[in-house]
Amino acid sequence: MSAPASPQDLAIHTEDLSVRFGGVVAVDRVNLSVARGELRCLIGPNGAGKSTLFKTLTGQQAPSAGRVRILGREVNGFERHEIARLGVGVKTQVSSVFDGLTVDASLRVAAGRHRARRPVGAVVDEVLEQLRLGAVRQRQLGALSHGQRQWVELGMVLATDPLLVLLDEPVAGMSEEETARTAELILSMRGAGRAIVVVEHDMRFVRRIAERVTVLHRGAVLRDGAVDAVLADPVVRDVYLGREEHVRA
Ligand SMILES: Nc1ncnc2c1ncn2[C@@H]1O[C@H](COP(=O)(O)OP(=O)(O)OP(=O)(O)O)[C@@H](O)[C@H]1O
Repeated sequence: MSAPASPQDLAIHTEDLSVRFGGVVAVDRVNLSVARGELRCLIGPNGAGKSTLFKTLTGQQAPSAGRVRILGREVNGFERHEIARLGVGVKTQVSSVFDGLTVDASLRVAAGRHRARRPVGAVVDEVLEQLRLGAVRQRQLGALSHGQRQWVELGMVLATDPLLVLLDEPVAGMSEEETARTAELILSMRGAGRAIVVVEHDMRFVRRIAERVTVLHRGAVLRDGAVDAVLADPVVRDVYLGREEHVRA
């Protein structure tokens, strides 16, 4: 067996990470390790702490206690842009203020932050091909369908060539067909040691993309392991009780 990875070799490493809001413990002593190159899904019922944990990774939420290491760097107290600069890509909802920008212009802005400073035009061409969005290249963001807009936002992440990608509910509001396409896209974003972490409610989607999942419950890690074993676990099924259709195959 190979030796366990040191925190230095991991994409994400948290130690006893906690976030409290007054009396509410939203994240409770979470120890999370995600290897470089790994695709990990974070799941859990409503209020489990997924969004709060996610925000501690992106720099939107400071921990109350514990440590967060990203790509080998201790990032406690880092702002979002400082975390982004380490090579972290976070898919955000692009504000409607940018509705007048074309797909091409949006991707150019993102490609200007490419990690290896590759020529912007070449990066944009590659991303458009990977996303199969060539046909809407000159269209304005405001004229895109919901799915297309989400894919452009994924493209803006990809255009920076991140080492770690963080995605919060990437298929929210998508049709079955759009969800399937998004699964393909996310799988195609792997490679070159790039880790991807996805917070998601849609279990069909999780089953499509995940190998390993971490289940949060009441702020703490309930289970962590291979997707099939974890979703078949009676304790995991229990916490989804009443919402079992989400867990069923
Ligand atoms: N800014 C805040 N102030 C006070 N309490 C908060 C805040 N943000 C989250 N919480 C509480 O922390 C707990 C975890 O919430 P969080 O949104 O992280 O869960 P979640 O797993 O993402 O839930 P959902 O799936 O519904 O989005 C909940 O009890 C929530 O009410």
